[in-house]
Amino acid sequence: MDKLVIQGGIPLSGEIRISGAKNAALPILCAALLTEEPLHIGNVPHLRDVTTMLELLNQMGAEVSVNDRMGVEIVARKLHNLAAPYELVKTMRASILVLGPMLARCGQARVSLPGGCAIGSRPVDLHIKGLQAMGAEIEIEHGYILARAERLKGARIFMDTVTVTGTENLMMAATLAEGTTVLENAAREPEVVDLANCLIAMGAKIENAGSDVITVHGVDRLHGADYRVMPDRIEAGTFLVAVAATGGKVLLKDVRPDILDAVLEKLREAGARIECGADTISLEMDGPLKSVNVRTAPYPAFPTDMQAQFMALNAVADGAATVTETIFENRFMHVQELQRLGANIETEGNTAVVRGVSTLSGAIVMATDLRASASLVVAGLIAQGETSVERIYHIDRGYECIEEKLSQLGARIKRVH
Ligand SMILES: CC(=O)N[C@H]1[C@@H](OP(=O)(O)OP(=O)(O)OC[C@H]2O[C@@H](n3ccc(=O)[nH]c3=O)[C@H](O)[C@@H]2O)O[C@H](CO)[C@@H](O)[C@@H]1O
Ligand SMILES: C=C(OP(=O)(O)O)C(=O)O
Repeated sequence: MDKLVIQGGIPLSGEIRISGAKNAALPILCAALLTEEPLHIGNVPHLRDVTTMLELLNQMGAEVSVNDRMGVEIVARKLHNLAAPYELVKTMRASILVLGPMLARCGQARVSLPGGCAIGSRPVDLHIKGLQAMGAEIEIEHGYILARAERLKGARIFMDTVTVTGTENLMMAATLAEGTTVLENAAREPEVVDLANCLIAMGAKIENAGSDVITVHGVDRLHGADYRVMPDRIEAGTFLVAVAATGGKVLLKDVRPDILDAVLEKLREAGARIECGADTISLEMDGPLKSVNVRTAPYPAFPTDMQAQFMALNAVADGAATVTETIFENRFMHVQELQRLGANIETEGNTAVVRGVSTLSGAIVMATDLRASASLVVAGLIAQGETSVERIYHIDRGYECIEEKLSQLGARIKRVH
């Protein structure tokens, strides 16, 4: 099993390009199921989750081709297998995003329930209730969601929790429904907006994506389109944290500063000097690293997908800080591993108190989920001596060429097979 071996304690410095966003690319790939015409998607990141999604779409009957610059063409002319099996869904929860499009276009779908995962129980009840409100008949049988609807009907749907993939699934389903759908308490994440823009390019009629009330006027058919995936704000945030925590300097290119406000604000509070261009962010550490309190919440507040990385930063910052996780009930698995590197962290319920120490010391640690792995890599870059991050298949789900990009910034990091 691959691991990353890091010789830490070196300030990172240089320039890197940010990849396309995993969490925008995955729903956009599923949008291809809504039309029989080709969907061309650019800036698709080279990630394990993307490969898994392409495999799933291919199994369903879509023709998939990838060019050498990670442009993807999907033609879902005819779908012969309207099912997403457990074997694929268990490795990637975002597979649930085939449910809405398949049901809307083909009138039926069979998708494995994702089940719990390392960060929490992550139910999909709001996806199911929303589709039922649109007239779908849904049964759960042998761990699978069986959904049927001759044609979905527009409905007013209130989601009592803000759900990103739930909003995306229902928005995709509503594009081909009869009549108008209103999604209330919708997720405002930029990835929802990116998906909406792709759907609009395919002929969908969607209003106010990016607000908490999205209106979708159903159309009879969608057509093909050419669409470029937005930059990954979590990848960008992770590199910025790594550079700040090691006391370095970086220029990020192909990035969207306008959607990173909450993260940039916390980095400034931590002592970083940050300047933003139209598609660049530069960061330089200006004096000592200060600890920052963090509380996760839906966009535009501080993202849960950046919580673990800030925990690593706080581990070596001046002072004490609290990190509160309000989205997932079990997203502190990195704490124990950070403690192995010498971090002083106490948890109570959904809050961790991190007291900064002068330095961390390298050790063998184990990645338990995607962003926990990222926080261990950040901690390894800070720590004196050698850190070995094991089980990095988690990190390959969401970070394109992480060791190459970090090496470009002067990190001493290598993948060991
Ligand atoms: C592929 C993708 O885009 N993944 C992101 C997406 O995950 P994902 O879309 O799975 O996360 P949700 O936004 O759905 O989850 C938010 C909260 O709602 C709850 N919930 C969700 C659905 C539902 O039917 N019922 C329910 O109770 C969840 O348990 C969680 O407590 O948003 C998360 C929150 O920003 C991010 O951490 C993930 O990186
Ligand atoms: C939790 C994440 O992804 P997923 O929803 O695909 O598990 C993430 O990107 O941090």
